[in-house]
Amino acid sequence: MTIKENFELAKQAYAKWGVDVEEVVEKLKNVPISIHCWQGDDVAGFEVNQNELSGGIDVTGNYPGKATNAEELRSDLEKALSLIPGKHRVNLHAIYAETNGEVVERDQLEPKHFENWVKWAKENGLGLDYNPTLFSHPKADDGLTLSHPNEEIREFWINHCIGSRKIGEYFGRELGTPALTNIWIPDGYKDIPSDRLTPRKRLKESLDKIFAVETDKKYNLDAVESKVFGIGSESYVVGSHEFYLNYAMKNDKLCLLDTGHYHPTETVSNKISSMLLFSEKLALHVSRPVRWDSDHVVILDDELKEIALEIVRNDAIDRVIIGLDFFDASINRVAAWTIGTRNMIKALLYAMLVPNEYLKQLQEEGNFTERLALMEEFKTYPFGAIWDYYCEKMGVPVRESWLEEVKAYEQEVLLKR
Ligand SMILES: C[C@H](O)[C@H](O)[C@@H](O)C(=O)CO
Ligand SMILES: [Mn+2]
Repeated sequence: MTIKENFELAKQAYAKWGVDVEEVVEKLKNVPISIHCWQGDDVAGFEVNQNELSGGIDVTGNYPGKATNAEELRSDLEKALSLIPGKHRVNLHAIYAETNGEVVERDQLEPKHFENWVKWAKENGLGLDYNPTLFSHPKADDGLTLSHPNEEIREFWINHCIGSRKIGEYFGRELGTPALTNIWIPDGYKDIPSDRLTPRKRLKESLDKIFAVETDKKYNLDAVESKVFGIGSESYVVGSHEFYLNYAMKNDKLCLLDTGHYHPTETVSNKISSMLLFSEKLALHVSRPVRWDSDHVVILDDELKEIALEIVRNDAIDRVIIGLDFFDASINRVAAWTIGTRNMIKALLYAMLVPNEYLKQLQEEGNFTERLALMEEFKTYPFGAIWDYYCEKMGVPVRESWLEEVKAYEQEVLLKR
């Protein structure tokens, strides 16, 4: 049977439940995923003065072929994008600026240092998102930035964040799609603090200064990302979930929920509906924590499907900005992007193929037997046939055939670095 024949049969199975598969496929095409550039070089960046990765995050593995400059990184991203169905976005960090060999401090970065990225994004029909980098820097060596007791250090990072929002605004203006500029800081303490309030007070004041500078919402959207702990900040993180939830609500900013930034049994899927009742938009970093915020490549597990279901069944595709955040240096990095991003899209397709309205109705009626029975049966509906058809229609490799292309790219490009 051909992919099309398989698709036609599967289409009938879903049609019985009122799911219009053709409509689903059209809808899926328009859901952008923000692909994080930092999987391609193990979060190293290309600053002239290289600093070791810090901030309580870690990348393990030494698979050959990582990108060593922005051109290589763009070429690797292009390869991955050619294997992923749909039109997407690329998420940059400040450490990916191109300064022509000149040392430019982070608080001095300007749009001109990202001109190559913008040109490339235009050529490839991509949107860009952005993050100030408040780690891997001598001024963040003690694990404190925007909440630092030293005013000079705080000012440095405040200016970096203000400049970053202008870079985000530049991306949005140039590319005709608003950039999400997301602030994540590592600030926290290894051991039990004697004062939890003062650092949070300082973080609040720093954020107020950062956001006092206006940017145009048409081009730049501001987000703040919380965390429960990091390496070296096991006992206390200044920018906790409660801190940013309240800050964002009060100041009309987006909360960014990273799926690796909560207690192990706490799920982001269960937070989405609550957030959507109170905010117009919400942002995600979809990652995969394994025992800690390990940033493993995203797989098609139950939580990923549940996140997608929450977005789809709550009609929030335009309200949830989906970004990825993982970095695995133990496998081919182009494959890592391809696997993780294809899985995110697969999860959305899976969620769109569920008769969500009918299942909601069953719950309202108290018919929990049928709700459970159908939810389980839909797990083995011929979803793979629709996915294969979608890949073929979008002109990307079907099933695992993309792996051959990655292997060839590894031989021809990555291993020659
Ligand atoms: C590179 C980091 O992962 C990223 O900036 C941040 O989003 C994070 O999740 C830190 O744990
Ligand atoms: Mn994150």
